[in-house]
Amino acid sequence: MRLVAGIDSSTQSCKIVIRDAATGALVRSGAATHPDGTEVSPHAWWDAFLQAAEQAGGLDDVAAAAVGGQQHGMVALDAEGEVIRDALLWNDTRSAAAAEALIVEHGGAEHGRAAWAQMIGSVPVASLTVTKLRWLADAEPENAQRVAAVALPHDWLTWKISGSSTLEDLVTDRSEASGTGYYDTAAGAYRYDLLAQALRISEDAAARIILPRVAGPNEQVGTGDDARGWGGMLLGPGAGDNAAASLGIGMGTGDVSISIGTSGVVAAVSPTPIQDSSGLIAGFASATGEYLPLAVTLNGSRVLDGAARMLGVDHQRLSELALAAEPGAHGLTLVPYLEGERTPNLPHATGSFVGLSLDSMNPQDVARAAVEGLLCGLADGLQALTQQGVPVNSIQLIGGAARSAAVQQIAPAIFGRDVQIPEPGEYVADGAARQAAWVLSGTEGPPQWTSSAVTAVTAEPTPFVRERYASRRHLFAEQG
Ligand SMILES: Nc1ncnc2c1ncn2[C@@H]1O[C@H](COP(=O)(O)OP(=O)(O)O)[C@@H](O)[C@H]1O
Ligand SMILES: O=C(CO)[C@@H](O)[C@H](O)COP(=O)(O)O
Repeated sequence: MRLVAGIDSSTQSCKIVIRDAATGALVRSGAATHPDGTEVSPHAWWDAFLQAAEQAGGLDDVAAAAVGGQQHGMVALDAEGEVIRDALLWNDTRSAAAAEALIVEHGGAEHGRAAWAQMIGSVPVASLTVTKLRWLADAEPENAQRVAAVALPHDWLTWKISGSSTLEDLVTDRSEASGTGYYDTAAGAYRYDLLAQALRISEDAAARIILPRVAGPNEQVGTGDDARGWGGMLLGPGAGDNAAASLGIGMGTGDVSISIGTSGVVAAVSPTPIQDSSGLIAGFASATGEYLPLAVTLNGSRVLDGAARMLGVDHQRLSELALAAEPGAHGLTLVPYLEGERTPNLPHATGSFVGLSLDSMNPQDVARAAVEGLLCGLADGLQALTQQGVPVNSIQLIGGAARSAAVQQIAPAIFGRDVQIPEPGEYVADGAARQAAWVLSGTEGPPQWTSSAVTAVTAEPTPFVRERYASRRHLFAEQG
């Protein structure tokens, strides 16, 4: 049996699955947590990776591996390959003003949005790497001047696993490059002019900055570090976590995934590029040569983490409380912008409870409002996706908070359509493992592994909950 490893270096943790390359059967797994915060040392990801690999029984007998990772995080490297400063993660909103400035510099707010959508497939928001580089240039010019290469979390981890310290060996894939903000997703080429704009340097100087080479979807990009005993392990290009998840659950055209991890992500596979100048849909690429338009909220699973903490209960009890309440929570709405928000783009917003009354001021309705508020935000993302003409034939619910029975049962009521629940699993790591098996096989398409069992959940639609949410989602205070 030949083994492949899939690694998910996500916001909150590193997870590793080791699977049989031929059948996809799970053989071993491991996990380790990442530090909290939106600014994290990449070395912490490396430590968590080593810990997770050890827990998974090591990688010595693994024939191929690939890494899926949280998207967009800025890993700035100096000429020696050292990390210049802690990485700013996708959910760090300090570059919100930089995002606005980058847009306005292309002919004003409205024209600028259309220009960016046309140039790269997305409108910059604080999550995108390009805005973090502008922030670096303005806030830490001495660090900006030392930048010799820019990687993303998964690119950097793949490079570390290879044992290389040569910047030219950095490799990425289309799905990750498409989330940087300096990659033309439709044309498949870096835009050094946009990198120059972000860093306020000349195009010649920008062209000297090393960006990871964009490898093909099943290209072998290197081998593991020989010094660690991983020399016989082929490395795949890896992918952004959402693209890896789409490969993990085997999405095709018409399939939509709604992932509720730290971020809430509504994603679909599209054969053609999407360029949404409203900015609600990011026009990223998939891990298989297609496109992966998606809507991303900053407030996913942590809405429920926070609600459980507030009520002094665990997730099981939070779910029971939410399911014990009536739909609509006696008029209570949670506007869930707890960490600011990205879709809609409200980086300085805070959350709010709207409609509190003596009828609703109880744990059941608070729990219900938390689940409904989270899902209404995602339903808005789903609507934005369909407005771009993306077909929606089926919806699969994945990510940590998809384990919640309340989320599973209330989601079809809020979305107004059935949802499919695959068995709980690590679908980002699975997608990375499937890519590794694809690299190993050298076949044209990824291996056909047996899909996990899927449960369909149906519910009576509750459109009044979404309508009330829509009439209240502007009712929040700004931070500070
Ligand atoms: N049963 C559950 N109900 C609600 N939330 C859950 C449950 N199990 C895990 N979570 C939440 O899911 C999140 C982790 O999910 P994950 O998809 O691994 O996130 P990420 O990929 O962003 O690191 C955590 O916030 C965790 O509290
Ligand atoms: O920013 C995005 C996608 O654009 C996020 O989806 C990140 O990729 C983080 O993902 P999770 O850690 O929440 O899975």
